Amino acid sequence: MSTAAAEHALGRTDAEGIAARARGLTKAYGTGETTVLALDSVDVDIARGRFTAVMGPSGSGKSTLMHCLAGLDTVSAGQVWLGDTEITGLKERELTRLRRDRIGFMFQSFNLIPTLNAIENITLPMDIAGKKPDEKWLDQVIDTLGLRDRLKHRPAQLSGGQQQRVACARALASRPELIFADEPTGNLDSRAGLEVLGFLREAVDELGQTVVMVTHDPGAAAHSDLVLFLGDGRIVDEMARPSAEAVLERMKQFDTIRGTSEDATARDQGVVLDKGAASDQGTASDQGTAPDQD
Ligand SMILES: Nc1ncnc2c1ncn2[C@@H]1O[C@H](COP(=O)(O)OP(=O)(O)OP(=O)(O)O)[C@@H](O)[C@H]1O
Repeated sequence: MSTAAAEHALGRTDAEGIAARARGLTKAYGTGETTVLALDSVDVDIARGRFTAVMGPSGSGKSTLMHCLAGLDTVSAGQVWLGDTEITGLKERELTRLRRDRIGFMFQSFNLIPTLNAIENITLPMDIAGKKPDEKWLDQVIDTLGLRDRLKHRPAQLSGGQQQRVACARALASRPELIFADEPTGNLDSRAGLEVLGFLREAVDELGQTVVMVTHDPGAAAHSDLVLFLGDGRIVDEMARPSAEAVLERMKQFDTIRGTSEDATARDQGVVLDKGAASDQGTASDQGTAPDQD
């Protein structure tokens, strides 16, 4: 299924308002009988200046989608654009430059260099690229993230939340077209996690950045403008202006479907499921969709 935004933009060559786009994006791992279809002909548009969250059950293709959109992984079929640039088909060297110059990354493990202080970590990608930071922009990023009095500290002298703020500043420093954040709050306690989500929100609202965040946490997704739900390598739903409760409810439907299909498979195979265990996991039996009620 394509997203509403994707349908709206289909056929347009003008990428105004679209930070990244995929059409028919397909990614298979392995060959022959062991092939896993991680992404199955995905059409998606990532709106510029918006905060998009990607959710879905484990193995639904969230990381693969992010990696393919960011040019970190090759695609099996389909096309991906960053702005007006089609990245599918670019050579590795061109991809490396494109990622360095136009994309910011934040990961669950902050990936800071322990021997460098905060400001050195923040400007490292630009130093490697031989680029001079835009000082005015950098100042704005540092102040927005509240890092002014931490710039000379090394990662080990910072809390987890402060380290992730440094990672956030590093992602923002070159004013990239798009920031990809993979579970950016996964290693943080809830207070520090909330802080980082607040900063990502500010990066979008006040600095005009575009953020795509993969998360398992409905509370984190609630900070976004739009949640894309992946199921079995396809975008199966989307939710604008999400609340944590609504996202949680939508995620529960995946459990229901999974539980129902597990029940069906078990029934086909003449297996009696342990209903106690199933209801512990919030699957079909406590949703009123156990096989004997079908
Ligand atoms: N390098 C790989 N080789 C083989 N299979 C892979 C590889 N990477 C991912 N997969 C498979 O592709 C599918 C999608 O994986 P992906 O990591 O994108 O899912 P995800 O939604 O990010 O999962 P999670 O929430 O558990 O991180 C899974 O079935 C996974 O096992």
